[in-house]
Amino acid sequence: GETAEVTASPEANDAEYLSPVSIGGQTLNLDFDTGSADLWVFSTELPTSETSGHTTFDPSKSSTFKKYDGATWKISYGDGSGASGDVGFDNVAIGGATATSQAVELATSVSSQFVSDQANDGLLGLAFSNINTVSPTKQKTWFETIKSQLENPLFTADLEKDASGTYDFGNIDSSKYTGDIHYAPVDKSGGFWEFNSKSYSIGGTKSSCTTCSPAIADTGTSLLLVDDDVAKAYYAQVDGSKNDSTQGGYVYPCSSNLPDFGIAIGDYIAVLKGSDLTYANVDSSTCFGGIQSNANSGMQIFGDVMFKQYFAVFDAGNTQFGVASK
Ligand SMILES: N[C@H]1[C@H](O)[C@@H](Sc2ccccc2)[C@@H]2OC[C@H]1O2
Repeated sequence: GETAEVTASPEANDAEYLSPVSIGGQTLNLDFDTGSADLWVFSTELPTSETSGHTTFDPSKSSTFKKYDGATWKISYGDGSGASGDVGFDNVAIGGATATSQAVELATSVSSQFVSDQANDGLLGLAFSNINTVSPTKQKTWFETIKSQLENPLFTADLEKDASGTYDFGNIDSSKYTGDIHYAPVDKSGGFWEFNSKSYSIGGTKSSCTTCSPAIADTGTSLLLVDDDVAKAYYAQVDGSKNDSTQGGYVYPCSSNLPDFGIAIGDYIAVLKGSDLTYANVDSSTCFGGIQSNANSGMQIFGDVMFKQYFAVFDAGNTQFGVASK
């Protein structure tokens, strides 16, 4: 069975991580997203006014590309961005592992967030294919296409703060973590790597919250979006903090001390160090928190703020998600 490893490089503020992917011999930098299941790329079918700074996939230059006549796709993301287009098949290689005849979704339209994010040439979904948006027939993710060729049906994420990390497919590299991997069972019926998260801790004080929303592991989300009452309880412990709608969330004086925050991954509490819970500066003295409210959307979203502190295992063979210290 095969294994593959690819670099995950951060953009400014660790807002997203990009990895090189070869499609029909053309290399694009894609945002690996465990929160969605479409592999879509900037393409030569987009208006050139929208592709400045991006690498575009040109199907006419790939000898292995096959059009999927009549198929279309259209996706909307949690942050209000979106994209749409048509579909083909091509050979898609990541870290030396090639999925042949992989569905590749070509963008003919993208929202402004993508146009301006010039480092991002598209997304590679790693959630479950039941939420793929291709119509009339849903298509498999790259991982699901190649899974049977892998040594083990799993992949791992090791994202780093302001530094390159890695995604591994098919194996768990024991040099990338310490101690045990703590697993939670995953409910994949909604298409996400979703697990229960019914407690938390703030500054070492544990609280159970039987009514807390389930959580998803989402490498495509920068922050940690928790239920509104949990976010409120956290920032009640941060001097000078306030929920500032003009900034889009909780801000505080950068000099304030942030308590540690423990998140439940099933029955395991993963403690995130307070010193790593500031996301960015708003100005020279005001900071924007890595923990923000999910506005009671009914789902908690554990994004890169968690992945930077914990090694993560996405185990499709056992339908479980695990974290380990690193
Ligand atoms: N799963 C995530 C996805 O990867 C991104 S899509 C994206 C949008 C603009 C710029 C870069 C990526 C979006 O934010 C949260 C959720 O939706």
